[in-house]
Amino acid sequence: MVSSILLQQSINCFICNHQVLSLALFLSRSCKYLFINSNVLFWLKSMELKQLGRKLNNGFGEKRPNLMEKCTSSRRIGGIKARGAVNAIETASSPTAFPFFQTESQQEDTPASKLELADPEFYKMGFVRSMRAYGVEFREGPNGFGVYAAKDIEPTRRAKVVMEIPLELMLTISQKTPWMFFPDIIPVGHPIFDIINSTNPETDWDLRMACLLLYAFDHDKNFWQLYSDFLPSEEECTSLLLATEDDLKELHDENLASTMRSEKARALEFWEKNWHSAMPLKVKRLARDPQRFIWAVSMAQTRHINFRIRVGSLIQDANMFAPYADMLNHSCQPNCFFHWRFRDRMFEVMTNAGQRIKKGEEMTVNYMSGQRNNMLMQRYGFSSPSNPWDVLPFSGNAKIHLDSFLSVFNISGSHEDYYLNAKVANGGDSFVDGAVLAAARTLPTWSEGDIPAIPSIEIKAVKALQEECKQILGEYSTTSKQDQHILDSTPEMSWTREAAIKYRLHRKLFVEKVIQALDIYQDRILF
Ligand SMILES: C[S@@+](CC[C@H](N)C(=O)[O-])C[C@H]1O[C@@H](n2cnc3c(N)ncnc32)[C@H](O)[C@@H]1O
Repeated sequence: MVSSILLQQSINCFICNHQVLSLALFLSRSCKYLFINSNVLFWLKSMELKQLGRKLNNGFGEKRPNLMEKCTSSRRIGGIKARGAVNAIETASSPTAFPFFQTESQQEDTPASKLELADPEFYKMGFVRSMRAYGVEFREGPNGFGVYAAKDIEPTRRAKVVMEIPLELMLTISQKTPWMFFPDIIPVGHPIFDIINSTNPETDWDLRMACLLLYAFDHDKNFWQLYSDFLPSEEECTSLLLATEDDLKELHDENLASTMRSEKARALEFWEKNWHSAMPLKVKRLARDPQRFIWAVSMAQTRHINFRIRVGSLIQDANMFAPYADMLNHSCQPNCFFHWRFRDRMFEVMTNAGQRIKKGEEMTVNYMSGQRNNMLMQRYGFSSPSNPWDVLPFSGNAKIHLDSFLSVFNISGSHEDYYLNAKVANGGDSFVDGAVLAAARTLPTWSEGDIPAIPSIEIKAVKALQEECKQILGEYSTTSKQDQHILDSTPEMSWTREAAIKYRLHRKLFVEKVIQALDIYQDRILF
């Protein structure tokens, strides 16, 4: 419960719907810290609580120009969207269970303290509805919003809760029929239910989630009417559903481009089928144009979480939007994970047990374990140059000795969970990153009991594999340097265009890293 709190000028008291939350929020106009149970909840730097003078959406699901504009400009803060630092992956980050990695989301070098804090309104609207965040803060970084440690988090034996989001704030639909909604906001007989009901249970989760989201924006006093101000707008979302044909060409990956074209056509077809002129206004106003619907589908694709929850005696596999938790960016070496707390129906974000997180470090979760960049791009519109699951299509007969390669780079673990053995590597090897782990998985290798590698044969194999890598690079019409130059010299590029160019750049950086790793391998097996 709330303990002692500082009171200077203003007192705000909020009584929350059925949670009957009686919370005295005492705020000084200049207060910097808000203490609850001695935990620093939020650092509201120079916080000034503004009146809730915002004009709420008229319920028609349209963008609210003022707030959206504010959000647009604040999501893109001058200078922060650094484009030149995608190579900075070798920069050591603070010690974690994976000391050699910087999170993909933190590849760009801006320290968290330089990133703009989210508007106080963002905290307040959740806080009064029982959302809690402990020792973390939301900032606008190079990849949009992200969550950052507001203080050092010491390693503990048990996972630690850093966010609690009550079920009432989430939007969820069961993954299978009969469709169940938690909270149950869609009234029986509403035509949006029939539209949801017409979807294919196996494949159309994103269309259902888009309908639910649009409905929530239109639903009187729904929290998502407020939260929508902090969602990326059409221009800010990296989803390739929102990419132009020219953006798709920049991927230099025809398979991915054509997948995205059909995904977009599928969403369009759904909108045309259900948003025709004979539909009642209460449906039409949810997405007056196809672009609005495609934006909602892209929100579903980039922000939804697949999760098993338990409500009463019901165990439900659900597709859900979890506000605040959806601001966590992705990393293949995440420091956080999600958990459902049945007792009081809370969705929790927890830090890994034993994980040290330094103040300012980004908090991340793993969106998709074991997936290549093309899958991350397809769903989320971003890629990583050090994705440990990327794959190269080697087709020749050359193979290198697996154990020798692993030991040269001090890689331990089984194929599925390779990691840099920092103890053996004497504190760390800044060359070894996710791309080297991917190389260990994707390079053709041989292994026969205790038979050791013969250096001269290995070197021949290394040369052949490097040759194949160079052929892969040669198939691109641009080099990595040229891609980097394009990114650096076009600061006003759209987010989708930037994501597309980064995707092909990341592919090349990966291939180049494999070539370098093979160079190092051949040097080290000789000596
Ligand atoms: C669930 S949202 C995370 C919050 C988001 N950054 C925002 O501003 O609202 C997922 C989106 O964040 C961005 N993102 C997440 N992780 C990323 C990463 N590792 N690198 C680049 N972009 C990332 C992508 O645009 C992705 O579609």
